[in-house]
Amino acid sequence: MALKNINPTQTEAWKKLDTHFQNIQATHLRSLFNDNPSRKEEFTLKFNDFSVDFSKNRITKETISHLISLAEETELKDAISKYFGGDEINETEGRAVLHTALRNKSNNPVLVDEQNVMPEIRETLSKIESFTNEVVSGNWKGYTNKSITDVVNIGIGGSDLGPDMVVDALKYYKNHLNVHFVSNIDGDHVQEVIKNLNPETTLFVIVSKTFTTQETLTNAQTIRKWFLQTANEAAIAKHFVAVSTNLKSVAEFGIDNSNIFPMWNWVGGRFSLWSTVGLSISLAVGFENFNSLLTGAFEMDEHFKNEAFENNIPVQLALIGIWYNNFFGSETEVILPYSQYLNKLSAYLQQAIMESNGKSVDRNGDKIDYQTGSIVWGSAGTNSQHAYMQLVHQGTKMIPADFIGFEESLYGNQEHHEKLMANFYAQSQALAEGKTKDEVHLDLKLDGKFDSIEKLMPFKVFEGNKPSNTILIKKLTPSNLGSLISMYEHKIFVQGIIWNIFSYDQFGVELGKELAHKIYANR
Ligand SMILES: O=P(O)(O)OC[C@H]1O[C@H](O)[C@H](O)[C@@H](O)[C@@H]1O
Repeated sequence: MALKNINPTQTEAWKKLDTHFQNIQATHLRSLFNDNPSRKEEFTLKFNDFSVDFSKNRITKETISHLISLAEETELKDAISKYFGGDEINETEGRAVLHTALRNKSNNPVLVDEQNVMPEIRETLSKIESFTNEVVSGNWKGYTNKSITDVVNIGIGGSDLGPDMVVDALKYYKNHLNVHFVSNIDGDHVQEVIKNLNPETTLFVIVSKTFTTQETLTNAQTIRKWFLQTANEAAIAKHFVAVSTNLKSVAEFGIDNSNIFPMWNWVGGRFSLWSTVGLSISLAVGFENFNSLLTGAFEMDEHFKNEAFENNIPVQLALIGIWYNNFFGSETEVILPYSQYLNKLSAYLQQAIMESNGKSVDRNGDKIDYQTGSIVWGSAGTNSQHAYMQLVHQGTKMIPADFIGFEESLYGNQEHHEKLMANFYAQSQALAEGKTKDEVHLDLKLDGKFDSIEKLMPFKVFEGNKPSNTILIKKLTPSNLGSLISMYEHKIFVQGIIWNIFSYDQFGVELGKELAHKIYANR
């Protein structure tokens, strides 16, 4: 069944939100906190190791209630059941959207065209498991009978960003294999990666859902030629594996049939790290950790599917995002993980969010006259504080922020961790509270700068009232990382439903590709 076509701006809830916005926009977060000492507790949601604090947002209980009505009027509940149920919600491509099936740890079947896809998924998972075990244990031998030391993932977009981000995020859990990523068609990228590699001990994983992507095929061919400078054709079977839905083209490339890891059309590239696209993750951290990543995602799926909207973390994140995007006019969102391991998270989320919700036509094919997907950016704190946070604190734009932090560090260096977390809390507090004239006055007086108080005052005042979510997680484990990624995936889904757009196609990237082919052919 198709998704409903409902213009969100024509709902009763939207009108109420408009009026409510007029009433609340001047209210300062300081006064919301002063008026309600238990605001933090009242606006915090818990899930497993997660505690998500929404209190530093420009919202009241009334805001949430109107936003939930918006979700109800746009029939979010019905859309969620279509999403998990395998309906063709990617209507423009005639496909289901079932990355959730890839991590389904329940015994429930998942039907695509009336066929249960779970047996196929489980079979593929065991193929990933046995291949991983062979390579990690050293049983898998290269053409000169040596074990594998290095793995190169050749892919781009969804076939690169997810695995690259997760391998980096789970570095602490890594085994001895060195995992590298080649994505850019820039020949210097591939050269830099292969220059120190030994073909005898390197495994190449070519990842392309379509197996038509120019960058990936060009890089794969270049690497194949480099490999064949020292090895013969028969050696390819020991060093090249492929992940794709396009089995014919993979075979034409010369990949051994048993080295093909299938994927499915109902998995979008930007949501595919849970599939065979995650093979390099499994190789890097072992299958058990890869499986925990899936389990964590599944647990968040269950939370999202079953919790009432008021207690539902992805739903709340999505609704609050809409509040800023469509009522406050925010253009961007910043993602700030206070963990060096998550430095690539925002690059990954940029694709997931911007490729999904960067649309300007509604589900009826009509031009939209309201805002849709926002611009996503960010990098690891505290580095961000010494770079761009000035603009978030005192610039003219309102930029809602997601602070992501962990209660425990992995190596247990307490002094560092306490300093890191002090910064984590300080940033969101500074954004929310700002610094008043009186406080600046007092500071300058204490510094003995009596003469320059008047002159410096306007520059030192922080307006504050800048919103943020605080996502506090016990520890960076594979399972918690799975939940975190899944949380954002569902936020994307909810926003797409409410904005009445199709989130799972990406025709916008095609024109540039076509032109590049033409320009190259006519050079
Ligand atoms: O996995 P592939 O078929 O090679 O696609 C790689 C990437 O290419 C495209 O440009 C799409 O916009 C991305 O969504 C996709 O992830």
